[in-house]
Amino acid sequence: MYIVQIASECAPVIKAGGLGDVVYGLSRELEIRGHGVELILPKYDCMRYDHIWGLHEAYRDLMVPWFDGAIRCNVDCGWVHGRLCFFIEPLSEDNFFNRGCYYGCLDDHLRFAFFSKAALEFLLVTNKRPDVIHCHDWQTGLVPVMLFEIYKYHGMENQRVSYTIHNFKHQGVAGANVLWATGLNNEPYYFTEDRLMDNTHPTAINFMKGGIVYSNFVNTVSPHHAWEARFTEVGCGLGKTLYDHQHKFGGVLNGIDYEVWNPVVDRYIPYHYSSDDLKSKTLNKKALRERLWLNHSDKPIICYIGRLDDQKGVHLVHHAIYYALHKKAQFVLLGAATEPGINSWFWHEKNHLNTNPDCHIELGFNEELSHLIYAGADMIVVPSNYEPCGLTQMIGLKYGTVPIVRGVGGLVNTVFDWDYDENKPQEERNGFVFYQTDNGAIESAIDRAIDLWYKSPKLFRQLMIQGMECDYSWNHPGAQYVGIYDHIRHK
Ligand SMILES: Nc1ncnc2c1ncn2[C@@H]1O[C@H](COP(=O)(O)OP(=O)(O)O[C@H]2O[C@H](CO)[C@@H](O)[C@H](O)[C@H]2O)[C@@H](O)[C@H]1O
Repeated sequence: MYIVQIASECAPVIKAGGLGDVVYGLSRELEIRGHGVELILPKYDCMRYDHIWGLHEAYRDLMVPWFDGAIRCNVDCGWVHGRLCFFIEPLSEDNFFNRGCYYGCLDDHLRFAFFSKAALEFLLVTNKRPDVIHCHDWQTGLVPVMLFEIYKYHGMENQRVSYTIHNFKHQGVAGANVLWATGLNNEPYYFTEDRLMDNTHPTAINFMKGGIVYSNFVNTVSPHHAWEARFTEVGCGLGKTLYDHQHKFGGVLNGIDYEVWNPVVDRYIPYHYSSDDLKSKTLNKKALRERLWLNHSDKPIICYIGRLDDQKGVHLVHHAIYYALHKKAQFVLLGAATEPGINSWFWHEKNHLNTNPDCHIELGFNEELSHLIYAGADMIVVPSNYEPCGLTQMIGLKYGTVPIVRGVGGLVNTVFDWDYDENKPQEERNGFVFYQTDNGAIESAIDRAIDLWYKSPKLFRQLMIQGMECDYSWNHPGAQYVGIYDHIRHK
């Protein structure tokens, strides 16, 4: 099959979070399975150009219709760790992708509506006719809308779209001007409940809803979150739309790329190790302490790696820091906040704890450091309010870093409580799970983890090894996506 992924991120060249990992890892897995894969991405000024090999001009003067005129674009092409990527560069005063950031601009809806339109225009004029176009999240929700309302009539009638939702919180809710910009000019036609009209704000359109309504198949990134999205408030107003389209909606658990996230081959950690040889994990722990100026002691290290926002349960992350220190553990946090209030809160904590030899708070995005933390820590906390899949607990497992998680979304499908899981035998359990959102809940899970670490090191080691032996590679999800592509192609 010939598959084109259209996305706003692809790790490691463009990565704000888990979306980037998934776009890269899935593409690689599809290629291993013998399929042809190409990616279309925005050409951001701030992306990691050092991860692109052979960047060159692929197409000049792509004229992309936009409002009453057109925006001229160049398309560059290069390989990101073996994946063939096309980067769209609009040449207009809007400066859509020269903002020094990936997201967070007031006109994000226009930036990504334009990108979606440009990606389709590029496929059209270059005569690329993929069997399946795979889009991700709200940024590319308009791709299937434009494909089936416009491009289908220009020679793209055989393309099918698979749409993956990584986060229901951000849906791309915008005004009617986006319709005029993208050539979807018929306002009354699109402003209906069964098309693009936002379920909560009837005067706005919703990109993600468009993705759900128009795609041939829609999924979120774990089976449990697929259920939550339909039946609880985490669907953020799209539950009804998902219900109406339930025949083409499901959950596919993400994988992680074991070429990138694997202590046996990881190129960012000083000492490689596997479940047969955990001694070198201790050397990484030492290296982590040296790097972050932490005390060398016999304490366990608990870490948190991830975006600092409401989704991730920042109050519990914050509480976990102080509770861990109180329980004779060390704590390492690596995270970035986009919300100013959360950002200044954690800067305050960083300053406050700056001289504490058992704690390090690193605020910012640092891919290389994240690898060393996964390898050097003993436990990782993931106390999310909601979590569509969650990659950090799966990476933690692979590195023998025992996850302590809240039982929501994909965390339910991947972490099984050492003491209490009723559905898994002891030898298949791999972490600690709590359910409530109060401090007491995370405290009791941390207590159990730290107790096991101090009092029963052999059992803790067994728990680590059981986690390392879980298979959360792309192998299984890769097969599921190929099944989905096959299904929509032959419909
Ligand atoms: N400051 C930092 N420095 C370096 N690396 C950092 C970092 N902050 C985060 N990362 C890395 O970014 C990734 C985050 O993965 P998550 O599963 O937490 O994704 P996120 O919530 O962004 O995305 C959404 O999409 C993913 C993919 O589908 C879902 O798993 C998830 O539930 C959903 O919320 C990990 O690789 C992590 O190591």
